Amino acid sequence: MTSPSAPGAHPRRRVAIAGLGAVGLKIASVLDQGVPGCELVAVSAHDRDKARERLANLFRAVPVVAIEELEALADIVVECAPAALLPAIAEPFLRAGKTVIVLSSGAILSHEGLIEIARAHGGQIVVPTGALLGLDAVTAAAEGVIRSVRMITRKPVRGLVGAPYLIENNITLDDVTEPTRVFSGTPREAAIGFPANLNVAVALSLAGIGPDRTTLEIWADPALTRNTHTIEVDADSASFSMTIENVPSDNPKTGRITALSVISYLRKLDAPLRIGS
Ligand SMILES: NC(=O)C1=CN([C@@H]2O[C@H](COP(=O)(O)OP(=O)(O)OC[C@H]3O[C@@H](n4cnc5c(N)ncnc54)[C@H](OP(=O)(O)O)[C@@H]3O)[C@@H](O)[C@H]2O)C=CC1
Ligand SMILES: O=C([O-])CC(=O)C(=O)O
Repeated sequence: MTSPSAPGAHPRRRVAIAGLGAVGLKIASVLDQGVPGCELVAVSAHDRDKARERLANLFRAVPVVAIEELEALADIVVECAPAALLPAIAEPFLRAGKTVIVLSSGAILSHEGLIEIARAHGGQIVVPTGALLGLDAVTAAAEGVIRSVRMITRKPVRGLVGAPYLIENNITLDDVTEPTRVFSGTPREAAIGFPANLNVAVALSLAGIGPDRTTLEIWADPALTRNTHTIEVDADSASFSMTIENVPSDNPKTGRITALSVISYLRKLDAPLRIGS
């Protein structure tokens, strides 16, 4: 069910946000200001009182509810919560044939059954470009033959602290004074070792040649203030390399552009002129 709309217009999509941190709060604020065709209807957060305070300045009051209450209220959910919550957030929407926009894209690899649920029930998992760039070019190249995809991520030390891979391998970054490679492997391995830091690598791998053939390096660079991702693609249609330097949001692990990527996706849903695939 969607809300009524003007004659000739698309039905309004009821949007829920699961997780009200750096990404969720920005999306809530922009939806509240108005995105044509979309209506913010519910939000979920760990600390609901804190969430109500954070939403106090919205023009339209929005209920703060438990994750399991979201599906009954919305047509689309934006998952922007800790990765472990992905199945609890996504599954009810997918079983109802609805859309889930996934920011914790690394968690898809350990919950691939969600794709089957989406297929069986007519739902859709959307992985936005998020903090990366160029996924339109990578998916286009994947229609032909991609020979290789390589990603090099450089992060300020504070963008990496707490990653399980660093803890398990006793890698301390406190004394790092020059760029240091801390990981070389695949997005599948990084999704486990860096669950809050490398969603972009998994998104890239899903767009291109998969989480086992894509290669990834992670560098800690004490001189950097921005999370910086470079992708290099060699395909039979084109070769390209691109770099993005992300201005951090309130969460130093998360670039500001992440939330904007979701907003641009929502804006495109009903746009009479749609740019980019
Ligand atoms: N795909 C991409 O390009 C990118 C993906 N990400 C990923 O997006 C996700 C969100 O990032 P970000 O906004 O920076 O994260 P934050 O840590 O800033 O926010 C996470 C939010 O999830 C909430 N949360 C925690 N537990 C629950 C629960 N049980 N029910 C409902 N909400 C809960 C927290 O609530 P509370 O505030 O009450 O504790 C918090 O508001 C992360 O997984 C991150 O790794 C980030 C950047 C780029
Ligand atoms: O990949 C992520 O999850 C976050 C990230 O690197 C960024 O915001 O630049």
